[in-house]
Amino acid sequence: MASVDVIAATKSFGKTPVLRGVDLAIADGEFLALLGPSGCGKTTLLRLIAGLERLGSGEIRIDGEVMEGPGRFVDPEDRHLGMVFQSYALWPHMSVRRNVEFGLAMRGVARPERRQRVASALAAVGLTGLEDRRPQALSGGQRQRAALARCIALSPRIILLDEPLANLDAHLRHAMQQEFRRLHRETGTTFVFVTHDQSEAMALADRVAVMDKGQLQQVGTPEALYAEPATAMVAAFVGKGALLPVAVEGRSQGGSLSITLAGHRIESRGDAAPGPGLLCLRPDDVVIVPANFPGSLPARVAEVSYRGGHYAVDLVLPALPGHRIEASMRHAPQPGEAVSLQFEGGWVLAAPDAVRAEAA
Ligand SMILES: Nc1ncnc2c1ncn2[C@@H]1O[C@H](COP(=O)(O)OP(=O)(O)OP(=O)(O)O)[C@@H](O)[C@H]1O
Repeated sequence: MASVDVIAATKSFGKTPVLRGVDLAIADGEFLALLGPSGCGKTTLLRLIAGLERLGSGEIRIDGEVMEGPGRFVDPEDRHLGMVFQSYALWPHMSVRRNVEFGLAMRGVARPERRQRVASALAAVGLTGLEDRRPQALSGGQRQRAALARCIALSPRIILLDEPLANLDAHLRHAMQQEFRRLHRETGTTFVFVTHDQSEAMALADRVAVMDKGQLQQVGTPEALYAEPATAMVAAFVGKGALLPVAVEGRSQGGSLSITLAGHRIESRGDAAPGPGLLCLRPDDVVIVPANFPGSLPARVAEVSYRGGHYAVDLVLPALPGHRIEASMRHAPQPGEAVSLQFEGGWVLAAPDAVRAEAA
């Protein structure tokens, strides 16, 4: 187990900046997901922690000890980290047992201890009995388990996982997510897990670090990211929130924010000064009421899709052309139906500069 500190890290490939000053503190024993769209720099940050890339500037510490910084670089093999990749990277000509044993043999671990550590790593991932199979004779999920067993057999102090479930189908992904949680609980090892799938990050991690264009947008618990997104990017990327332009009037005595949405006054929560703002609405913040219900905002049902137990209802607001809101309902309304909306919750952000300029 170990902590990781990334301090003011920058990295460029040629003239292209890929990390633009990243500060991230990962606690000992934490399960942290690095989440962001393709190309935002997640893998690069993971490879920097592993020592597989060199920093442009900044510092990386593991358990307080500088791994890379001005005048210092600790080789990857001396960092005692484990890595698991999307591609599994198993040796095709070796059995599962040999694949898991190989790293231990390279480290000079004696044969009896090797055998015992291989057996317990394979048992931990549920592969006991498949020791003699070659990787080609395993399913995708079993291959990923073998790669994980190879990693944990080495007892690394941190496990770095780069989209390890990306090649699996939805059902297997879900089962493996539960395996990762269990292994994390049982080993107490620090896990850093890269993914571009927000639902995976939310399901797995203690905290999620959201990246965009080489910068961290927000680091927090899944609940905090969902309920109180710090930026419009986080609001849109995590939980697919609708973002609507509002005017922030001010804070009421009870602490809520008074805002105006398309001329309709509502109370919400948020972190925005008076002026133009953005209201982030999740499906569970939206209540559909009959058309023209007093104190509600007119809307029209655009599309309805069944999601198992409830309907996802896509709504358009005549007063705000170009914007859509999703609500969740137990009974399906008719597409085209006129309804009205009330809001329970939501989160208000200061509008980004571009929206402010438009509103001015
Ligand atoms: N070795 C390299 N040489 C040049 N450019 C690179 C190299 N590795 C990564 N990049 C570029 O750096 C940027 C960040 O890449 P990175 O792999 O870190 O992103 P990512 O967020 O992990 O994306 P993905 O989810 O698609 O894997 C991308 O634009 C990528 O093309």
